[in-house]
Amino acid sequence: MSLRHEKEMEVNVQVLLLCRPFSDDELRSKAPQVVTCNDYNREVAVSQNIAGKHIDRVFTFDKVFGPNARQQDLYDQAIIPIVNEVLEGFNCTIFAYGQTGTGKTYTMEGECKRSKSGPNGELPAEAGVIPRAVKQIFDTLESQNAEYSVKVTFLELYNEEITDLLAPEELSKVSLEDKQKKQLPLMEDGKGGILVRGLEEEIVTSEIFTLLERGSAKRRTAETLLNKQSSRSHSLFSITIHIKEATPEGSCKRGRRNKQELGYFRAGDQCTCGAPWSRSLQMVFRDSKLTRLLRDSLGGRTKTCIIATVSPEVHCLEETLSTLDYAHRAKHIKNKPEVNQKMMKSTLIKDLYGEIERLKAGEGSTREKNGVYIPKERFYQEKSERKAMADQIEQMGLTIENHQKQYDDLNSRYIEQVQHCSDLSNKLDTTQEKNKKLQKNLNKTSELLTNTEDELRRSQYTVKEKDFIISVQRKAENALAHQACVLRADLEKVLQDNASLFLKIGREDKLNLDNRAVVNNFQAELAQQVGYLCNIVATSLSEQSEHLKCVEKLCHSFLGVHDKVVLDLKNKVTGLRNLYLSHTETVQNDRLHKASSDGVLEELSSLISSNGRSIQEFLESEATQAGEIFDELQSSLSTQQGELAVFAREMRHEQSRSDSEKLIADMTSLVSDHIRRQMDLVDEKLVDLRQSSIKNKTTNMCHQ
Ligand SMILES: Nc1ncnc2c1ncn2[C@@H]1O[C@H](COP(=O)(O)OP(=O)(O)OP(=O)(O)O)[C@@H](O)[C@H]1O
Repeated sequence: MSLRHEKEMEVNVQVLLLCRPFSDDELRSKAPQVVTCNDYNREVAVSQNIAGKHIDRVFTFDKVFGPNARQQDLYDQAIIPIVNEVLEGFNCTIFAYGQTGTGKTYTMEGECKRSKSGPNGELPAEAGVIPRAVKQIFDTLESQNAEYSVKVTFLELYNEEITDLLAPEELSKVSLEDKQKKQLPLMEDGKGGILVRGLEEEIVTSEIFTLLERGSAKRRTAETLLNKQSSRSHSLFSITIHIKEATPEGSCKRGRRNKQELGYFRAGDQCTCGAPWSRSLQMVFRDSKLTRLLRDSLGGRTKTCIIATVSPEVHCLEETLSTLDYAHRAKHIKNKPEVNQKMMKSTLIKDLYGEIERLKAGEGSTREKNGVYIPKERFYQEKSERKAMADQIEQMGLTIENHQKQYDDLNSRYIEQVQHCSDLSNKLDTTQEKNKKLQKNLNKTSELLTNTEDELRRSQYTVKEKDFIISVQRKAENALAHQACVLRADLEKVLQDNASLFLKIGREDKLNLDNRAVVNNFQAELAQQVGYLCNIVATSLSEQSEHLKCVEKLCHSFLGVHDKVVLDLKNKVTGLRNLYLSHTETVQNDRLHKASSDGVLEELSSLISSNGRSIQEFLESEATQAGEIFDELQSSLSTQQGELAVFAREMRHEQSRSDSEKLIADMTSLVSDHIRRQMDLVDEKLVDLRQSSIKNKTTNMCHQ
């Protein structure tokens, strides 16, 4: 964009002057009036008495409203066009500025009780700028049949702390400590603007007065609770309007409804002690939050109107002059208002998603308390801003160096001129001295001539002598005349010299004065620039140190977290290592065990099978043996039976029957005992074998 075009877009901040009427108390005390307003000429005159002299200081503003002006007059003449501009898509800010008790709140809010309004919703005569603007906005939007939404915020800035005046909780129930915790921080919105984080945004319909009342009441309660001096408290009311407008899109006949942010209308009151602009019309950093809040309004993209309020009475003279001075300077602040871009639905959704992500990240970092979340773009923006600032500082350093050089140059030239001047003065003195001497000589010669003439007249000489005397006299006269001529010429020359010297001295004096003025101006400018630079450097340093602190804190917390994580990890790794080792050992043991148990199993199974076999063999052999023994016994028994029978038959005769039967019984029990013992032995062997087989099986299963 060309410089000319840029210049064309610049508009000055509009400054209105409002002088309130005398209050009843002031009227009773008959306080003299020192402020006179000429609404027509847009002038305000302040009468002062300095050293017995009556002096009027006159200031001109964009509009002047005297004590007789009504709220309606101010609104109709100055505010309606501004609200219209909001409805055209510009961001507009109106704020009142003035000493305490001069009518800032009255002008901005007025008496806006709903009960006082007329039957058809007209506002009361005392309603201030805000309710009137709200009414105008709603009336216009309604008349346009537009689909719109209006959001309102209302905040208070006191002692560098921001309080939400629309937050729902009852201030009276909140302790001071809790209240302080509720302070809201300022943040960059990522689009070059400033937003107050956590500020309640109320979507309103036309009924806004209850809201206003609520905010104002909360402010008043806080003032009483916290014993605030109202002059240090600033409030900022903001209305943001969105409309949906139908726009045809290509060949599609249906059109699309785009959401457009029309603009915001902000109205605030703030006091004399915190004027956020300096003499040099730069934003100052004295009241940083107020300055940041109004950054876009003073030197930014907003259309701004300042209403300077003063009291007419003499006791406020000093503050009135200071307000007028500041307000007059503010007239020179230039803004570059821009119409808000229409926002496509998709862009809006994208923006909102971005915002949600940003908030989530912010919330995440807050929850984890592991530092501050700064969006990437903001980080880079701040980085580039810091770089630009550093460049600016460097540039200014160079400029200062150049100025210092110029100053040294001028100073040496000034010293030269002073030297030259004193040389000329010396010359003049010498010439004047010479003049005096010549004058003396001339006087002497004239005296001599007169004496000679007298002598001539007195003495009687011969003609010859007379002629001689006359010729001598003539010669003397000629010589004298010649000398007189020479002297006159000398004198005239000296006079000319003197005149030119005086002229020169005059010129020199003027030059010296000019030089002095230039040097003084330069010194003042330099001091101002240096001051400004110091301010910038100080702010930049404090910002950078704050940033560095933040980064340091972040690093510390990160290191803390990192150390903890490393320790945790180490512990985990050690644990895992131990676990791994024990696992490996177990696995090896398992493997060994498995191998050994496999062997044992094999061994066992072979043992079992061999045992089985041997048992079978043993049983078979035992059975055979038992059979054999049995057979043997049987045969021996039968033999013995036979023998016994033979013997019995033989003895039947010889021995008694009882003896032979006893012998037979003894023999039978002997054989039965032997057989039972053999059977028990076999049973025992079988039980042992079974038990050892079960034991082997269990061990094998355990190993598996
Ligand atoms: N134009 C006016 N017409 C009638 N009364 C006015 C006008 N301006 C101010 N007043 C009255 O003057 C008094 C002080 O006004 P106000 O409270 O608005 O001052 P202020 O500048 O907001 O003060 P502070 O900075 O202390 O909040 C109020 O009683 C108000 O009604």
